[in-house]
Amino acid sequence: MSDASATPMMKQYLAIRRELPEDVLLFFRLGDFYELFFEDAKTAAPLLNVSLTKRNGVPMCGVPHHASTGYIAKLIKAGKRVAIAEQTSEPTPGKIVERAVSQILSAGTVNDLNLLESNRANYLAAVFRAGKKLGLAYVDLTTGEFEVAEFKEPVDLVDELERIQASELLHSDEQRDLIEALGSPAYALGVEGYLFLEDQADHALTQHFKVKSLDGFGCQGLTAALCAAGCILQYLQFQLRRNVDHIQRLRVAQTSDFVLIDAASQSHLELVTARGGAQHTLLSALDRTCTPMGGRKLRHWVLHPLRDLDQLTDRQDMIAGLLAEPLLLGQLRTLLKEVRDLERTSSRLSQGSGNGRDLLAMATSLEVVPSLKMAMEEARNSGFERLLAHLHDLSALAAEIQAAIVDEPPMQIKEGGVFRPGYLTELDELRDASTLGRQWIADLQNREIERTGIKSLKIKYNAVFGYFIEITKANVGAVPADYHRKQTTVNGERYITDELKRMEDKILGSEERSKALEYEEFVGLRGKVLTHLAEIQETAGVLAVLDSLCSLAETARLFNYTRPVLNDTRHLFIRDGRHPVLDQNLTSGERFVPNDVTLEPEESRLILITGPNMAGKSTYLRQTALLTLMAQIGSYLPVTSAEIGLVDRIFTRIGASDDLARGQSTFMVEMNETALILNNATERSLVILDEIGRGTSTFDGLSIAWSVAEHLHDHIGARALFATHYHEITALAQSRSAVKNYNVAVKEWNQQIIFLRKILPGCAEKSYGIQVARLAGLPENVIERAKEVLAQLEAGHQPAESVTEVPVPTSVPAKVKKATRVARGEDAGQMVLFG
Ligand SMILES: Nc1ncnc2c1ncn2[C@@H]1O[C@H](COP(=O)(O)OP(=O)(O)OP(=O)(O)O)[C@@H](O)[C@H]1O
Repeated sequence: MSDASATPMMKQYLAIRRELPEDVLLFFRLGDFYELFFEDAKTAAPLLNVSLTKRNGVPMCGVPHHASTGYIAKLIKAGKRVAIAEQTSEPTPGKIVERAVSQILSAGTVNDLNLLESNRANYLAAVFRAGKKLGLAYVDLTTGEFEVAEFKEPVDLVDELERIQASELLHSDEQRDLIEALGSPAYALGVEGYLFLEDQADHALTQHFKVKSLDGFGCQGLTAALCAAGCILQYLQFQLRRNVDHIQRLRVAQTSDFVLIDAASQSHLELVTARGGAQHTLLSALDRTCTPMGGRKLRHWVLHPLRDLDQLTDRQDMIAGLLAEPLLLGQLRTLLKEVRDLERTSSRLSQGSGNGRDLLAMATSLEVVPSLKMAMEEARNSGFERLLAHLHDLSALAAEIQAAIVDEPPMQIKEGGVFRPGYLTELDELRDASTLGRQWIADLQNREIERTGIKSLKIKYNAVFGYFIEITKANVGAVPADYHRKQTTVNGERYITDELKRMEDKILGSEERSKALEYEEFVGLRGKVLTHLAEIQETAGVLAVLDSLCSLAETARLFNYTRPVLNDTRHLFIRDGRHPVLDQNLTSGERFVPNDVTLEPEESRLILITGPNMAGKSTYLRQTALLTLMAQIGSYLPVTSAEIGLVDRIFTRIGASDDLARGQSTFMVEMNETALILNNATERSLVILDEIGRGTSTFDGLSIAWSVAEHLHDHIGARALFATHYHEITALAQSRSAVKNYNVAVKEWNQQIIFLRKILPGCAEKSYGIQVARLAGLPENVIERAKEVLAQLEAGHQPAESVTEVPVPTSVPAKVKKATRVARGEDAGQMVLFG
């Protein structure tokens, strides 16, 4: 549509639309609706499941303003960005209402609780390459957390991205190759390269944090990361028009502080996502947090295990303190349950999108703090002192909010009804005026019924005419002379009187004034609350940590966990270890069989585990990795005792991975993961290898597995567990001092196997693959034939033809029976002898 032929409203629409990036869908406010036009309407209508219509040839669709959140959520979930153009002036006759984009919403920047998962952070990230460095910055706009990090290798950046699981990833249009090297994630979004310019980024960041240089944040020399951070800030402020005042700090993420867990291992170990559903993750086994903030913090801990002994000992000490006082633990958890999402409510308020409910949620949370503080002060837990120092008593502020805001405030902040009666004299007077006015109108109705004798006379109100007197057709004749007719309807006539109009002005005037006054008051109270933003954020941070610690303590209490000894040795001793997730998910009657692990540098740094399929090898490997990881988040363990020399990285190579979808073969994925391990593991790492070399020919596979095991033992010296079906490899234990063989015990009974789930020294004698295949339901004739082939192979012969008579199942259809007979030569009347 050309602007010249467009209506003034459409001209305004086109002007606003032109200023927006093409992919953004514009929600254009028209009265009580948000309308979308042209291509936006065509894209959005099917996603929103609303009808696409046409007005003057222009495709359009719309959603009611009051229900817009749900619709916007649908679009964001579908990966779209949405711009909201609001009316910015009051409607006046003959003049077009002004409109402007108030904000743009995207997956990485939503702040509506309906769109967010409460137990995980929602990150907007940006990546940038400067020289040989790869910079990453990410912000959680809902909490104000803002971090940067730098990497040398794309693979390390991929691991970190996997860990933070950003919803939106910005990159420079000029660095498409970088995003390709990261696997072109679906949530990536190219933006103009100038947003990443070094000078501009530096300017944006120093201005925002009101500092001369960013060195104070520990950012010296992190050019690539700062360019990414600068892009994020400018993208938020200028492209999405968001308020970023609550982002008060920039932190350099020290990846060397954490145990590195590559993307594949994060998924193999099912830390926060699992194929079988959320209840099978390590996080769900540990998560007994009471607040959304605690939930997010614990998730962060699980994905960022620590390498620092002191920090871990601190966490362990605090858990010990909680376990020593179970009543206190219970009390703290009860109090924490009262705490709401302080981080997200405060950031919504500071971005101007919060309402009365947010203030109330904040007050409810802050009110709990004094009791929590008191309980913590009384505890004998020495570790609490540092937490207490950052827990602020803001109960006076909470009381002020409680005294002001009604118990169930409305969603809107401009429609009144937010403040309690008695809070503000002027507001009470205005409200009284409007209540009295309404009473006056009710009285007037009675008076007029009496005066006119029309029993059905009613005084009504609508937004177009205001108050009016409605008279049915039959009674129109009895209407007094001072009634002025305003409108004729199907059923009768509508009138006004001078007296009614005068009162209407008073009522409506006082309602308008009271709404305006309430809004003004709300903004004032919000401003006051926000002057305490830093204290609120700090308090929220402490509550998150306390909640996570309580969650770990509660889990330890419920499942009888033990405190592991942590140190800087290269030991990994576990007595009676249980798989933390399986242990909690067993159905009644099942029992998890505990197992030991002995790994140390001199005599047992590489453990080879053989044993039948299904015996429990994988479980044992994962369990060892998970217990180590749990120890390094400070948790107690499902063991009778454990000593864990802290690891720097945990590598796993387990089963087929999702990369198959990206077109890589099983074998290729397996080899990529193995290469990553051999190239990066150190003597402080823990390596878990489950069946290397399966996806290729037996001899190739065996040779690769063999040399990988040798390399791990001879050159890397990491603590390693290696499960394999290649029994030949167990010979390594004879030539290598620190290789030890273990097997998973089974009992053979009546040609069946019974799994004992116990890990014992020595190597397995057989694979029992055929017995397991029978358990899986392979047809009996196939099983019998497999046994024959196996016997011949083991004797060093080529498998000969079958000697067994193949029974024909009675239930097979005639056609199949015939085919079987033909195969056996029966139809030809011959007796076929095999072998
Ligand atoms: N210690 C244990 N106690 C109780 N049940 C266990 C134990 N270890 C394993 N299991 C159960 O046994 C099943 C098989 O275990 P797992 O997958 O570890 O076997 P596997 O030896 O790795 O088999 P494969 O060689 O076929 O991959 C699992 O479903 C698990 O629930």
